[in-house]
Amino acid sequence: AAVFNWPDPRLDTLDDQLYRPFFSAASRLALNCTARGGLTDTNATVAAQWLRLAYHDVATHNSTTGTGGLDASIAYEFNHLQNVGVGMLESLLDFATAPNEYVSMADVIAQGVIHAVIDCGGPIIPYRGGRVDATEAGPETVPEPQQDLASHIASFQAQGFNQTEMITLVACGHSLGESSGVRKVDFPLIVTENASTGIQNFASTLGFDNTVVTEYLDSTTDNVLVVGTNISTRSDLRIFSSDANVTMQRLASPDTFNEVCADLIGRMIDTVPSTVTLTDVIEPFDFKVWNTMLFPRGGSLAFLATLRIITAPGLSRTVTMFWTSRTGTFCPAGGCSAQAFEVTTSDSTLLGQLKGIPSFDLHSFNPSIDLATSISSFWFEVNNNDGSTPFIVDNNGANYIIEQDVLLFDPRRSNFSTGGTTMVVGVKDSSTNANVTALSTLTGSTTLPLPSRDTVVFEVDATNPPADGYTFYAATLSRKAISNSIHATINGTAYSLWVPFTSAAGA
Ligand code: HEM
Repeated sequence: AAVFNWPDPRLDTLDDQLYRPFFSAASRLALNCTARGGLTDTNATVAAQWLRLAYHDVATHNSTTGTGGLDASIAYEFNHLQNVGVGMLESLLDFATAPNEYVSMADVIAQGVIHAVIDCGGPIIPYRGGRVDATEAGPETVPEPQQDLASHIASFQAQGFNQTEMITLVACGHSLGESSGVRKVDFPLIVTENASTGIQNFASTLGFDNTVVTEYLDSTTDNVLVVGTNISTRSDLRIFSSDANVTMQRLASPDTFNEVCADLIGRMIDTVPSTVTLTDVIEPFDFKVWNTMLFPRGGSLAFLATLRIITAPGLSRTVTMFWTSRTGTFCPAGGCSAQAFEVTTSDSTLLGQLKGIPSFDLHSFNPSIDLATSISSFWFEVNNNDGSTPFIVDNNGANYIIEQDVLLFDPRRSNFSTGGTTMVVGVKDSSTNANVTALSTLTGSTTLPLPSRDTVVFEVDATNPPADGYTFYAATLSRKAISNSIHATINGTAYSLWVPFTSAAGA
């Protein structure tokens, strides 16, 4: 498993989104290769829409100039004729609440692709994060069915794929078979016959497999981009046959097909502007500290933290948290300690399950910490209760460091009850003058579903008088934010605090 050095907001979020269904619509909405439903698009699958969205976003890449790629520029390109169809906007709306300050919409589109493929029975594609969203449309470089072979070869070359890779990528893209295809409403010049479902499927089987290849090779295909009556739009035929079927014959082996599709679709979603550096592949973390909160609570500091451990069937672990004080020697040499007040089990996504993770155990803590001596770092001891020696989980030897207790988010004084909106922070030392702001990431609109940012200024909170050595500042957000980071200058020193969640177990 991958190593997680806490804190790391980007990896923290990406891991939640990849492996815990609660945090990601992309991991849930296409499960079982489900159909979109609705009036206009009865037979189409969510997975197919997500895969097409991603390719059309990537197709703006120019490998010579290093511009474009998977950068969510598609959100500004709905008016390009190449992007006809409701599936584009529907897909981005699926993802609208997922991006935050550290995770881009482009990263979420890439997640959609890897989930779409496994949700329809296809191979696992490695996932990296770190994409950056564009702020404007890219060029109109998505290949179109009526273009000739030379244009297609040139387009894919510009996107970073040679001719063999073009054949393969198109076959992989059009492999969702009966779960995908060409819509009469959007392409009346291609789908000229009556299509009872409104869509002419690429192949006869539901799900991600190589039937699109085998039906092409044995001439039983109904793929309208191969056998459609409109000869000029038989782009799949021109592409598939462009090397005398050598590549298609190779793809007739299901294992080869899965292997090369995983590789090429992986390369497709990792096609990014040359200024972007992607993370390593993100595998599920063995141990993850999650959703920590420190705030004044009735004469002490409450410290909330959860240690997430991959469930091991048959093991019933006990976990102890230890911490050291920030000042003084309040804690014994071995550290202060607390037992988990609650252990819950949380689902793993299909991706996690395919990687052998049945679920996650969440060991949650909420000790009261002495106000005067506070807390500077913490770690855990895990006892498997199976006769083996208990072991330490300490952020790979570095301990989990709490950098400061001067600027704290207060989940109890904040009020998010009505989907809203009052955020309260505590600032230590009442004699200070503090400038406190929050940078909020807000969900985009129903026509441009890219996240937007808003800065709000905090004022001294009249409804929460100073307590426990903290002065409280409040701000009202215009609407519920996806996540906030709070920034403050207190007596000339800058502090920052990332607040991914507005509450935690044990608050
Ligand atoms: C020369 C290149 C390509 C051409 C001309 C082309 C053309 C088309 C057309 C006309 C449709 C019908 C869209 C609709 O009716 O909604 C379609 C669907 C689709 N394409 Fe392509 N395509 C190409 C390459 C690719 C690639 C490289 C991928 C992904 C790797 C891809 C993935 C898809 C998917 C998943 C659908 C089904 C969408 C759905 O059913 O909602 N295509 N393609």
